[in-house]
Amino acid sequence: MGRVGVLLLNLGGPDQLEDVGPFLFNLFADPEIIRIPFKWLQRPLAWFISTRRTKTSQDNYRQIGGGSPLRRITEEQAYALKQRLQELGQEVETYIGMRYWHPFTEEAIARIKRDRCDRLVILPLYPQFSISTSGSSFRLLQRIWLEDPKLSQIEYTVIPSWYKQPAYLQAMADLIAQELNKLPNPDKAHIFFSAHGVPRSYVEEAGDPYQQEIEECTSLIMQTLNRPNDYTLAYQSRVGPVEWLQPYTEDAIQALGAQGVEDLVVVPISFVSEHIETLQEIDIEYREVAEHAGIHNFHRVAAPNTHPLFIQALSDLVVDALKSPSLKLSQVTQLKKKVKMYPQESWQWGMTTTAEVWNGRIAMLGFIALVIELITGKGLLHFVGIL
Ligand SMILES: C=CC1=C(C)c2cc3[nH]c(cc4nc(cc5[nH]c(cc1n2)c(C)c5CCC(=O)O)C(CCC(=O)O)=C4C)c(C)c3C=C
Ligand SMILES: [Fe+2]
Repeated sequence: MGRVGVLLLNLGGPDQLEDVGPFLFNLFADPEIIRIPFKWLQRPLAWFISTRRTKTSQDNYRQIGGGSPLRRITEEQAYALKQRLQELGQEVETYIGMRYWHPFTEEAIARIKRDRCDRLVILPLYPQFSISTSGSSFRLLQRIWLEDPKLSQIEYTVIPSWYKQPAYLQAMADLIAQELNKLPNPDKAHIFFSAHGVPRSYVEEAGDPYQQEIEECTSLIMQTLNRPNDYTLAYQSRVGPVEWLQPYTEDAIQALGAQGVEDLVVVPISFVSEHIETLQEIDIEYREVAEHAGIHNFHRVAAPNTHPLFIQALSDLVVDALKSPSLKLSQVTQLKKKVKMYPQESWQWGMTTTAEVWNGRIAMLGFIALVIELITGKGLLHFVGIL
């Protein structure tokens, strides 16, 4: 079989507070994260948003020890996966390719080339597919492959999403059961799945299958858990002014409080490692929301991290991928049906919803310019030195 590599893809996170600004810039400079139709505007906008967000984001990272644990946990997962595959008689080297921070995907590919891998399994550490996560990493890899003819010598296969993988579902069910079993009355607890949100337009305009995969995954986990508890699915981590998938986690917690729910068991559903959105957003911010809503028993299920069943899930995925016909990066978008991955290449002229949103934004900028001129007596052209 030759040398086999497994490339684990993830988002990446700042290792220390000084990394937060550049990390955010990389994130917002990605057209799969901020889908704007004009390529030239992407980097100035990324600079503007990241500069404005850095302080708030740094404050949040400070609350979890000054940086993201994502790199450390992903390295532990990569090591555990290598060991597990070795036990099964399958020698592999594992590589970590982060999208927005070290070790970058480009660094992983350089190592894969240096090690002369003959076969490669590309495995995103996101159970469900979204244009903004796995989609973005696949798009980057497609570009890297196009630019480097030597890479065509590597026989690779992609795993687009894997939220139905049985050992993953068992790992999630086991983690939830562990938390429920700590409660005096486990059946009374309300199980609250909190998924990372995406803007609604991703699903409704760009055809992102993310919401459907999250919903199906949630119900498969509940079937695997096989307990009588009530459950809710909501979406967290909204950024910016546009509408994201609903219900929002904050609103859903308040609604449950108003209904008299006393025990809440929160399950992070789109992440496989602890990171800022579990450790800060759920454990600190949503706990406070719950407390105000009268829910005093707030529990959070751990992310899979290196749970043995989860590592088994990853190794089963790799073993199956090596046995199956290979799936190429270019085939993923076809497989995920009508997904429009490239906003700047798929802009449609006419009165589409996207055009309406952009008309609104441009009108708002014009209005702000008018107010500035009324207050200062000088127009925008004065400020940029043209007049
Ligand atoms: C499935 C998981 C994720 C989806 C979907 C996703 C979409 C998405 N995220 C943002 C904006 C931000 N994400 C940030 C950090 C972050 N997001 C994910 C996962 C998903 N994002 C991870 C694993 C991380 C890293 C966390 C860490 O520990 O460092 C951040 C930075 C943190 C902050 O300032 O809040 C932002 C911003 C958008 C806009 C988006 C969909 C379009
Ligand atoms: Fe995110």
